[in-house]
Amino acid sequence: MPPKQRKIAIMGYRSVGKSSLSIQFVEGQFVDSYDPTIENTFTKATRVNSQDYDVKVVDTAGQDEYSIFPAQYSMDIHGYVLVYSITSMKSFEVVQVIYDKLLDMTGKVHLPIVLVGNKTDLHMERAISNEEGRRLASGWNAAFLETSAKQNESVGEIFHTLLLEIEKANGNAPEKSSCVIS
Ligand SMILES: Nc1nc2c(ncn2[C@@H]2O[C@H](COP(=O)(O)OP(=O)(O)OP(=O)(O)O)[C@@H](O)[C@H]2O)c(=O)[nH]1
Repeated sequence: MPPKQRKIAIMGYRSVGKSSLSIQFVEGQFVDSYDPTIENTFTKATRVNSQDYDVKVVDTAGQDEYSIFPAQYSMDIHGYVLVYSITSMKSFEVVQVIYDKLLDMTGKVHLPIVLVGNKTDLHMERAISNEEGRRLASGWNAAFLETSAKQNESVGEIFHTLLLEIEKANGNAPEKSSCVIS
């Protein structure tokens, strides 16, 4: 089967780790420096459930609640990674504003989304519990993961989960594991 082309946008408040997650996924490294992003696009070939994908990851500029939602992110994007930092209540609030704007701009009621709580290595500074993140995602009918770009924890899973969410939204249900009737 030829690879499927997928374009994914990664969005969230400033400094939550959007670039670090993108770079960790694409290049397998963590660069401990902070360079605010305007916009970057990364590409990576990956494979999920025996299907090859060419993934374009659009790493967007950090948003806050007052930012005007860039219209181009409501078009030709297959799915979204919405990131907050588990150390920042502000970033958790901003991700909810971004979600509302996203539904508004796309005019859709459901979008393939993975909500990501990043920076789990900073557990002493945790401000958002795992449960709070999970509850927010489940209200959106979205997938949820906690990650550390620094420790490369669950980073690949973000993109693999989102590719599966996109398949689901396209009506391709994941293969069921054989069930045992007892
Ligand atoms: N401890 C820790 N630091 C992280 C992690 N991910 C990112 N950082 C740090 O957080 C800062 C911001 O990371 P970026 O990846 O530039 O964040 P961003 O969301 O792309 O920022 P903007 O481009 O401003 O929107 C940098 O100093 C990173 O090194 C993580 O998982 N753990």
